[in-house]
Amino acid sequence: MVTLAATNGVSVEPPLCDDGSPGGVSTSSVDDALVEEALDDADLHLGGTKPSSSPATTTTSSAAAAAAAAVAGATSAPPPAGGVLRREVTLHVLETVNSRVENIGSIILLLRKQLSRLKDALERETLSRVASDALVERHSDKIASLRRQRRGLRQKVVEEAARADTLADRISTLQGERDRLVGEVRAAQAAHAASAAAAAEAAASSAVTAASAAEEARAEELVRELESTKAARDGEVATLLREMAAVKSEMAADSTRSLAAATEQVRAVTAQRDSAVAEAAAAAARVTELESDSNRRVLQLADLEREVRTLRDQLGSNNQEMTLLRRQSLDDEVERRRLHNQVQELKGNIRVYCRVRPLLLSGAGVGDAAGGASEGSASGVFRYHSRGRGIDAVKPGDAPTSSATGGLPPVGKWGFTFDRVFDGSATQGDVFAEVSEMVQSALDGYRVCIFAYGQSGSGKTHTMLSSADGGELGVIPRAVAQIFDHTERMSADGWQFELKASFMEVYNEQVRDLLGSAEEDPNVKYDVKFDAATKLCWVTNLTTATVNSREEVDNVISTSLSNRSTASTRSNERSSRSHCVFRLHISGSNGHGGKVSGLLNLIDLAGSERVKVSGAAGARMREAQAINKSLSALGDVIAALANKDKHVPFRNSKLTYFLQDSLGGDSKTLMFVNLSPSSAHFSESLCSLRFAQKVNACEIGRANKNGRVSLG
Ligand SMILES: Nc1ncnc2c1ncn2[C@@H]1O[C@H](COP(=O)(O)OP(=O)(O)OP(=O)(O)O)[C@@H](O)[C@H]1O
Repeated sequence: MVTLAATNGVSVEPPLCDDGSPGGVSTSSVDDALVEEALDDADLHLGGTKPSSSPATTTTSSAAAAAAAAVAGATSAPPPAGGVLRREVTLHVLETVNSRVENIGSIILLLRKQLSRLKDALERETLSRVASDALVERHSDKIASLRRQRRGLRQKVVEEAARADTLADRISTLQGERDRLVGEVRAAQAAHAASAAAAAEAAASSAVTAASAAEEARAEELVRELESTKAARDGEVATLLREMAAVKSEMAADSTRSLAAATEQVRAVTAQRDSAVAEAAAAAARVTELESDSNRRVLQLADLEREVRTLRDQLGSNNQEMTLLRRQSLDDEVERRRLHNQVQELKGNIRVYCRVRPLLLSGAGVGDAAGGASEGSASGVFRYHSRGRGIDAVKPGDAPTSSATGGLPPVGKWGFTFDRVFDGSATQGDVFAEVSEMVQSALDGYRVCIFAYGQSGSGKTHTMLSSADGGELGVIPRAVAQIFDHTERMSADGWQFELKASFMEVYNEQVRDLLGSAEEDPNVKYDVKFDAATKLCWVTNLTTATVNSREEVDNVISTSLSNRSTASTRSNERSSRSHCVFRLHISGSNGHGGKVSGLLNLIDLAGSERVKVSGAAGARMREAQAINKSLSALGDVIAALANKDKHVPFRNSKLTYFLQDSLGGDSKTLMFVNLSPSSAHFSESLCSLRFAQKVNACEIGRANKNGRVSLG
């Protein structure tokens, strides 16, 4: 709270505004009262009409009235007495003028003090506004407006100061005038003294009277002049007071407005601050919540990290175990392959399986080459023994002495032993179970050749590919399935395999690409080549397809079969007239230096037939001759191998030349000899059995694995 010191020494507390700031208007009111009081005093001293309760002023007024009465009385008194009175009146007037001048001086002082207070108030206002400015500094527009107002007020103060200066100047002029009047009065006194002396000395009353009258007139003129000056001063003072009141009122209004605006701004700022504080509190709460959440998560993370470490440790030990197991698995695999190969070698590197198909119902697609009788009427020419390894071919005679000959007496019996003999009841699955070992050998890196030999209609295609309706899958699709099963299993141990398939046929001693276009380009030559370095056979221009799935292999097979040459013969309406060779190159690596490269040949040979028996003629006869020639070449090759001849006539046919990499010493060979159970085909069957026996007698040599396995 600001305390203002009034001129009378009493402390005056200015009233407070709404916001508690000091009220500049009230301070001014106090000053106004003081000025009024001073002016009243001046009026009284100047003989104004304003009533006053001050005893001093009453006294002064009474004295003035007495003086006036004395003056009035002096006019009728004798000249010497009237001159004294006039002098007294004149002196009193002069004193009054002095007093008035002094009062005006005190008024000026008061005005100056008031101005000084106004300046102080303005300073305080300025300070208050500076404080407001700090609060509302973000409201620059308003601040600028306040600053403009402050500049206006300052300007007004300057103007008021100039006005005060003007008043001071006028006062100074009045003082000059007063001095001049005092001088005149003194002169008049001197003159009066002189005239009194003259009157005393000369006693010329008329001259004294005239001089007194002139002095009186002069005094009255001075009084009028002073009154006029006073009236003018009064008007000026009133004007000044009005202006000051207007300025004060304007300043008060400005101050009120500014304070109201500042208050409003303070409220707005306070509201903003409160809102910001609320937001900060909410943010702090959120931060606290987030911190607690973060702490919770940190704990969770720590738990998870511990868990991860545990799992990693576990994984590390599992990996070690896995490595050991993998190493062991590879060792086991190596051992398995070694044992498997040992077994295969013990069984022989060339094996012959004999398969007798069942009797076919009439109309099943195979006619009776012997003379049109159905197969059912002359079946049962084979007897099986030696626990699935022996077969006797019994030629039916005229006397019904043996059930094995279907009631006909045997006129001859030939016994054969093979690695396996399947009678007509054996299923495709039974047969493949005995074949899968050979397929496994190919996966283990050996060259494997599996072919089906037999007369036309004996079941070679059935055995190698499928039944006529495709429902019973034979060796080729089952071998493919086994290979993909194996490669998928081995991929778990890091093995990657690449399989490349080709499908070709040898028809009339010509190689044809079954995977190529059905419309053959006669200019494309398919020549069988032998690579001495790899000891592999290959055919120029032959299509080789990389297969990644069973489906792709199925496509290869179905495309090839649709291109395969088929023609109807009397022996087999769906007779295959060509040697059909499906070859699969198997390459595998395990990324640790372990590699394996195997070769699997699956061959469906063309049906052998005796031309005289089959009744082939023309083109069919030439086909049969070509087939028989190549089969004979195959027999010769096998015989040469069996005899360990230095020269093996592989080149005698395209078939043997191509199969030399699978019939040589480094390969494993399995031959199916397919037989028809029909007595009508007995002679053909016997021929096939004899051929198979020759093959079975071959010791082709110890097979070598074309691959190696290591843990890298
Ligand atoms: N084990 C079997 N079980 C049932 N049917 C068979 C069996 N073997 C062959 N057949 C049927 O005998 C018929 C002749 O078989 P397949 O065509 O396989 O003889 P092939 O020896 O291939 O004849 P070709 O040499 O003339 O081609 C077909 O109808 C076939 O389905």
